[in-house]
Amino acid sequence: MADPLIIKICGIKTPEILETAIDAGADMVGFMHFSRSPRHVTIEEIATLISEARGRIQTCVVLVNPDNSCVAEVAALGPDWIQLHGPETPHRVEAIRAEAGVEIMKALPIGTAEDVAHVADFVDVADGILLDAKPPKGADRPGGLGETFDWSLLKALDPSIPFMLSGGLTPQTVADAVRSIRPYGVDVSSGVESAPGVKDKRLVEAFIRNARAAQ
Ligand SMILES: O=C(O)c1ccccc1NCC(=O)[C@H](O)[C@H](O)COP(=O)(O)O
Repeated sequence: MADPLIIKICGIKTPEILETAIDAGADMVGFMHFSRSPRHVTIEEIATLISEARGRIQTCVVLVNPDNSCVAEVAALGPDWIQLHGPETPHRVEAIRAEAGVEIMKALPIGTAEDVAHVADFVDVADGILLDAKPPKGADRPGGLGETFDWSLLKALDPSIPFMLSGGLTPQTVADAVRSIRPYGVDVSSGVESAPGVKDKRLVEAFIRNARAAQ
């Protein structure tokens, strides 16, 4: 039997939505630490959320091009994962993995065939790969924009590279994504919100239910 699909709900800000994600059967939650994000949470808030989640669901702190002191501060909170969602090079990802001592998810923007070819550069330096839509020019942040990318570009991806699929997924589209793209996991933020940064309990539950049913 195939491994169970990993379902990640990203941009969680409150203990209430954390409980919703756990109760509905998510596998991983993401906490954004990036001041320009509508989902930004402080180090103190992340510490509280991680301690409530520990042993119940995997936790992932999302950072954008962090410096070493930020990596050390976040790693000290004991998340299962740190997600790097900026322009970090393979060399920098490798250095952060060594410094943090936690698993590293590297998010990569996909907009062209060249972007797909670039994915292989990160396979040996990260513990997981998350493919997201490339942000439009002028966007004020590199993720969480509710943008989908052209999934047909992934036909050129080396099939031996496992990845999580992200970018504009919703409760309505996740089943088709799971069946047609066959990622090992799916990640969502905007698609389960009623407004930027405001998660909707029913949408979170529907996303998890529909993703599971599609397996
Ligand atoms: O969510 C954000 O605001 C964000 C800001 C800066 C970097 C990354 C960010 N989100 C990271 C994620 O993993 C999102 O879940 C992913 O980009 C998909 O978002 P969406 O298209 O809104 O589902």
